[in-house]
Formats: sequence, structure tokens, C-alpha cells
Amino acid sequence: MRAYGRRHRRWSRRNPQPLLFVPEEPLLIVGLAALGRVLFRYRSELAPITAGVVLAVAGFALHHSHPGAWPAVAILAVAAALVAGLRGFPWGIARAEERVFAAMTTAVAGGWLTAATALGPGQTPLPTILVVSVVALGVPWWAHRRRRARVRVDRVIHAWPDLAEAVGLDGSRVMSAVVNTWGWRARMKLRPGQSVTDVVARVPDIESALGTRPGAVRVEQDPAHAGRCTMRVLAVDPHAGAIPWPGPAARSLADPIELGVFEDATTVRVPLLRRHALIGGTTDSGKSGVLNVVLGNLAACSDVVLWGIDLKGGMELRPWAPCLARLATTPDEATQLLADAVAVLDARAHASSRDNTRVWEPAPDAPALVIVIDEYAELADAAPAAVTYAESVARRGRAVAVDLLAATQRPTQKAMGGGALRSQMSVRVCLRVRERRDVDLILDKGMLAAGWHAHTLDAPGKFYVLADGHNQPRRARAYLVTDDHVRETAARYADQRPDLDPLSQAAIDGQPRAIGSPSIGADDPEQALLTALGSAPDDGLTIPELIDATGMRRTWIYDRLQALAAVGRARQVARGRWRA
Ligand SMILES: Nc1ncnc2c1ncn2[C@@H]1O[C@H](COP(=O)(O)OP(=O)(O)OP(=O)(O)O)[C@@H](O)[C@H]1O
Repeated sequence: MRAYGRRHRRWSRRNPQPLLFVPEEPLLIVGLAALGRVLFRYRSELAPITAGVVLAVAGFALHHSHPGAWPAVAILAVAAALVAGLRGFPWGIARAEERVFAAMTTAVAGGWLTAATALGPGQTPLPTILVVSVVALGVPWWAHRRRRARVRVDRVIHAWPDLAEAVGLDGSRVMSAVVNTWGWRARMKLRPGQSVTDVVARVPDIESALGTRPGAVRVEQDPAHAGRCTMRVLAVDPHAGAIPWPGPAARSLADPIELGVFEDATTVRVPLLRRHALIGGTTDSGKSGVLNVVLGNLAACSDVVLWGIDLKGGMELRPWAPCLARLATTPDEATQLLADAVAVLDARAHASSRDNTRVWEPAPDAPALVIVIDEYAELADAAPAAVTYAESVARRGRAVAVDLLAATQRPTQKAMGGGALRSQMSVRVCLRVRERRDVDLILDKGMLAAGWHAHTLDAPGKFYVLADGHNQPRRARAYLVTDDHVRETAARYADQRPDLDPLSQAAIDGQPRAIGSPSIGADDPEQALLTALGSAPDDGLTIPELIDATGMRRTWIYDRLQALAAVGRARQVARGRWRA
């Protein structure tokens, strides 16, 4: 036996055989498996044909076993068509035109099966009707957008192992995928040792591998598992168009502010009570737009007094003047305003410690004070003294409900007082930035690497938000507040603005002052104001003096002063001092 083996090996060496790949399974099985794979892969496209074949077989079986059952088949068909049309059952269809299609298809299939049960599927013209119906009802099916999207997604999932290897995420798996209105999303399981940061770092490679437009892929961590994430692929940008502001939703500072919508159409709700907020973004990124959304909501809150600082001559905040108890437009006014804010917080802190209450609960008669600063970096340049006060408010203001809301193009270390101010700002809104490193400046160190890619935001008003309950890099778009919205909202809520509580007002005025003191001009406050301005000394009258002269509230005085200044009947002779 051993001799035969040696001889055979020698013979084999002298007569080499051509190399043949012989499959382990028989050819038929390999062929059937390949066919099965193709049929499975194209199951969605083949669905109308499959349905036609199933109907023909069912018709054949029923005709031979129960030809008299056709009335029952007809009743079932009518019932199924009604349920599909009215409830979208069993496919869970919501859209009306899809339900009509489902009802029609069920009715045609049921009608044909009834006839085939009674007469036999081969009876003329039943075969022709079946073929024509498959083609006629198949056309809308094949053309249907969602089905086509589903097919595309199926293919991507099928090809994912190769794509993953190409982008350096080999070993990751797509566990499930759902097609939605905007594209699709897949739940992914990563190879042990891979993390979401690895996926985020490869987003541009994934976009290239999937053949999407740049910026179409989003990756979100699964909060329950470090090795899993959700990948969203947006075929169309849900934020392509501006989203109109629906009007104020908040009535109290305790209500979260609705800033806009995320890409999955959920509302961005951000709590502002006892929080300072920073809005950062390059020029024309929509900072003032976000400020307007916040101001539009705060204007409707009966427990907030609003102060504004706008060193662009009041260009951005002046339209809100009727709702702002104070508006500072020069460095001196801004410094004074912030110094007054510190006086308010000192007084409140003192009262809290005296009364043993830990926090100031805003109410219409004890309102919160929110200071809105447009372009904080400019304030830091033009009024360095103001920064000290702002930092004091940032550090100590939260408990006594004195909050800052600052917008800035670039919160550099210098502008943000070495970062001390920024670190106190627990709500960060990051709009488009020019340089990638600005993301870490506005949000925090490491946020760029964690997927907060604000440099890729491609339209004004698009933003990322980092706040309580928002710690995932989800893109959102702010509501667009038009100039008309601002005018209407400011006019609507101007009369409902609360005054500062006596304690805070007294701290500003530097002396206790009776609120609501009898007025000399109650009958005609407009005339009283004009008289007071006309007889004012050269250095003008202060706002508290004008309040005393007219008996009107601070907001009314500011509003009227702005209007009179516009027509040249009043002018500001010095900071906060007016005359005719
Ligand atoms: N949410 C939004 N949706 C659509 N368009 C917006 C949105 N926000 C702002 N815009 C548009 O973008 C442009 C710039 O907006 P905005 O003035 O708010 O930017 P900005 O960052 O404050 O600019 P700057 O730095 O010059 O003050 C405006 O024409 C505005 O209409």
C-alpha cells in the first residue's frame, strides 16, 4: 500500500493535473443558494411578481380542494380591502394615498382569487387579468419613493461589511435600519474596542463610501451601550428651509425656551432659569436670530425683567426696547447697567441670607433679572470695567435669579476674561464657526473631537446646543423671527412687563424709594413727560425723576423717550439723563 502511494506521488509529479476549484457542495445547491440570495436581495422589487405567483398557486389549490368556498373568499377579500383602506392594516400605513393603493390591490387580488376559486385559475381571461394586474399595480409600487429608499438601504446594509472595512471600521455591524421621511437611520454595533469617537472621526469617509452629499451623515452615541451608536443618513436636509417662529411658548422663566427644531423634528427646549447662556458663532451665523427667539419668549414671561446691552448703537436690541426695562448702547451705560446688576444681586443675596432662603424664586412681584448682551467681545474691548461686573454676575447671579445671556462672534480667552465667565455659562449655543478650534472655545474642550462639528453648519440659524438634557451633538435650526414678529411681540407684551421688586430697585437707586408714589401727571402722562423734559436742567433728568414726574412705569418712559428722540423732541444729554 505504501509502495502504491509512493508510485502515485511520483506519477503525479511527472503528470501535473490542471488546478480545479471544486465546490464542497454540489453545483445545484450552490446555484440554488445564489438564486436564493438574488431573490432575497431583490425581494422588494419582486414583490408584485411574487404576489401574482402566490395568488395563482392559491387559486389552483382552492379551486381543486374547495371550489364552493368562493363566497367566503369574496367576503374575506372585501373585509381585507376595507381594513387596509381604512386602517392601513396590516402594514401600518398612515398616508392616505398609500392606503388607497393597499385597498385597491387587496380588492383586485381578492376578486381574482374569488373567480379563480370558482372557475379555476386557467379559465380565460383569468391568466391575462392576473398578468395585467401585476404589471398595472406593480408600476406604482416600483416607482414608490419609500420602497425605493428601503431597497437602497437594504443594499447598503448588505454591503456594510465591505464599506466598513474600506473606512477603517471593520468588524462593525448594522443591527437594524429604518427608512424615514428624510433618509434612513441604522443602529450599529461596533467591534469590541471601537468607540463612537472612531465612527465620528470617519464621518467624511463614510459619506464618501455611501455616496451621499457631504454633511449627510450624523452619528449619535447609544446612551445605554458604549459600543453602539445610531447613524443617520439624511437624503434631504430637513433644515434646508427657514422655520417660522410659532410665537412665544414660555410664560414664566421656569418654562424651557423653545429655540427651534432638531433634525428629527423634535423641539429644542432649553431651560434658562438660574442659568447663564452663551451664544457663539461667526458673523451672519444667526446669533441675533437666536437672541430674538429667546427675547420673544422672555418678553412673554411675567416674572422676568429684561435689560439689554448693545454696543452696535442699539441696532440689534432697540426693536425690543418696549420690553426692555433698560437698554445700554454706550460703554459707560453698559458699565453702569452691569454695576447696577451687581447691586441688585448683592441686595438679593443679602436679603436671602437674612431670611435664610437659599434661592430667589422668580414671581411677577419678585422677577428674575436677565441681562442680554449682544456682542460680548465688543463690550470686553470697549468697557473693560464692565467685564469685572459681568464676571461677578456670572459667578454669583444664579441663586438670586440674575442671569446673563451673551452673544459673541468668538469667545476668546481675552474676551471671556480668561475663561472665567465662559465656565459659568451652562447653556451654550454654537452656530456656524469659521475655524474648527472655535467649537472648543464656544462649547468646551474636546467637543470638536466628540462630533460637535459646528464648522460644517451651512446656513444661518443652524446650531448645536449644549445644556441640561442636551449632551449629544444634534443639529438644530433656530426659528426665524422676522422683524414683523419682533415688532408685534414687543408691542403686545410691553404693557405686561413687570417692574423690578422694591428691594432691587432700591439697591439701584441707592436709597429706599416708595414704589407707586402718587404721581403729579397721572391725568396726562404724555404731557407731564413733555413738561418735565422741557423744564429739565441742562444736565437732564434721570429715569427715576421722569417716573416721579409722570407716574408711569420705567418701560413706558423708555418707550416714549425713544419715540420722542426719533422725532427730535427728546435727547439723551448724558448717560441715563434726558431733556427736551
Ligand atoms: N433661524 C434662521 N433661519 C433662517 N435664516 C436666518 C435665521 N437666523 C438668521 N437668519 C438670517 O441670517 C442672516 C444673519 O443673521 P443674524 O443677523 O442673526 O446673524 P449674526 O450672527 O447676528 O450676524 P452678525 O455677527 O453680523 O451680528 C439674516 O439675514 C437672517 O435673516
